[in-house]
Amino acid sequence: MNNTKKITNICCIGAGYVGGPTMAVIAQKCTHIKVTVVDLNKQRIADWNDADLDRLPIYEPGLADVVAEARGRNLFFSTDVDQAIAEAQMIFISVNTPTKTYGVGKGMAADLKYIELCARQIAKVSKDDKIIVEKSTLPVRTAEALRTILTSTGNGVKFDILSSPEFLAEGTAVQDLMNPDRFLIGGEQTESGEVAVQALVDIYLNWVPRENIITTRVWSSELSKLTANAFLAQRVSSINAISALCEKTGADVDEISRAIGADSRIGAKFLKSSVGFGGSCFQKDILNLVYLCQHFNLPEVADYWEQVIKMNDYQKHRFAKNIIDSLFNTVSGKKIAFLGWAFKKDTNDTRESAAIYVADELLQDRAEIHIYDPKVSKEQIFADLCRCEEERRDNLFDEVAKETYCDFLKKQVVVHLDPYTAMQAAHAIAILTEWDEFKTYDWKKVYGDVLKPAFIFDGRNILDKKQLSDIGFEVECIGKR
Ligand SMILES: NC(=O)C1=CN([C@@H]2O[C@H](COP(=O)(O)OP(=O)(O)OC[C@H]3O[C@@H](n4cnc5c(N)ncnc54)[C@H](O)[C@@H]3O)[C@@H](O)[C@H]2O)C=CC1
Ligand SMILES: O=C(O)[C@H]1O[C@H](OP(=O)(O)OP(=O)(O)OC[C@H]2O[C@@H](n3ccc(=O)[nH]c3=O)[C@H](O)[C@@H]2O)[C@H](O)[C@@H](O)[C@@H]1O
Repeated sequence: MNNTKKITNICCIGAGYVGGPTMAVIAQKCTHIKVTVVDLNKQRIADWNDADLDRLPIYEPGLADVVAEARGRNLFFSTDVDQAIAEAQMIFISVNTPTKTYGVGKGMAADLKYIELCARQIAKVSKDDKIIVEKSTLPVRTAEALRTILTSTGNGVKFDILSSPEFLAEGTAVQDLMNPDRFLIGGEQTESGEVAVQALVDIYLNWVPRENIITTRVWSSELSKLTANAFLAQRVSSINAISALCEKTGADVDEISRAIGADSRIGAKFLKSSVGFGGSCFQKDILNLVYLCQHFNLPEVADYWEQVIKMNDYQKHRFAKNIIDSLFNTVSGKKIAFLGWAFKKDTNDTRESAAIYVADELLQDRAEIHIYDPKVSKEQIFADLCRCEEERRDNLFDEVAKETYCDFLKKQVVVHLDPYTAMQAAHAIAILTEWDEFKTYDWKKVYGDVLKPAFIFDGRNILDKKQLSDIGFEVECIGKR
């Protein structure tokens, strides 16, 4: 058997936050490979093909340049899923794997329906042998289910399944892909499994040193991804737990992060206390891990990881409650300015953003919320708030309820294109995302324009507390008195 397989044509199913940037970087680094990214979402593909690079469907620093270089040369975005599958030697599956919202495992397990649909489509269309790469984050042993579906047609086509989870973080996706701490590949320890692993190693080798490419068994690779996210989120919840104790005792959480982070066994990263972690993955992946532990009858392990989420919910709630408490126990009819809506800076992604939950809690107390975010659209903000209510009401959220809630939101929520108008005449300002531009505002001017006492709740500890206090603001930070 020939123990090398040279790949010249790959396809990626799913043109989202992972599929788009990952494939753009592969195409940029491997000019000898034709890369086609496909999606069922026509608008998304049209946006990826937009001549105006400011209109790409996702915002990531540096991404537009990579797309500009490779698109039309060896990088293509298309809705013709079947053709791309048929032509490719290697197919990356990068579709969404959200938490299930129905039936068995509701609210915990990963919903694998999109993965299953991909597998069925690949099985139907493929006429020659293919390597399938799990890029999406999946529960351990998903490759087994994929194999069952892929081989069910009995047409003799052979599939090798690899797991190569993605570790990029939004906002730094391009940088993370160009200089990854590691790429991970899980493969089967069979002759053809090893050939498949080598084929993917060879692609990554175009720009990543061999020592940064880790190869493991398939199950280890699948579970490493959930474990990595659980560990990262656990660090944030751990420091956030300490922030609550700091506020009671007068210790300063940023000083603690510095002090403990200097210990090389702990390390300095992911110790920034905040209003709570967000993003599409931390919560969903931990819930998935908890579900797996319950499934395998490991309740103590499940409870251990679930606590990371509970602490995060507590942190978001604590922040909202502090705003209400400080504003004399009600925010009804009061104008609260939100700076930031994205779940972190340098992205337009708002999935699971702490801002949504804090706003929702304040809206329950009938606050008027005025929002400014440099990258998030008004439509997105309203959709996020509507979804939040939908989740709370579960199946009671019919069309009438939806319309009533939309009317309520239209009255209570205003999205601004200018931060100063968002803050004008506000009873309080809340920082929800750590966008750098917030540090550069003319805070003296803002002070002149807001109601007194002038409250600022800094959910990211990014503003200069002393400078703001000297201007006259009442400043509340996370984990500081
Ligand atoms: N967002 C992130 O930063 C990271 C995400 N991940 C994981 O990567 C996976 C994808 O995440 P995102 O890119 O954020 O999701 P996304 O929702 O941005 O993109 C997924 C895309 O797949 C498309 N899709 C779904 N089913 C399809 C089908 N049958 N055929 C064609 N297209 C289909 C959807 O239309 C959507 O555009 C998830 O498993 C996630 O956990 C992993 C690392 C980082
Ligand atoms: O699987 C995924 O989707 C990705 O999830 C995270 O990436 P991401 O969610 O894009 O962004 P992070 O930088 O991890 O931030 C997540 C959340 O934690 C918060 N955070 C992060 C770090 C910190 O010290 N404090 C803190 O509050 C951020 O503000 C943000 O809300 C992981 O960092 C990636 O490795 C992983 O690939």
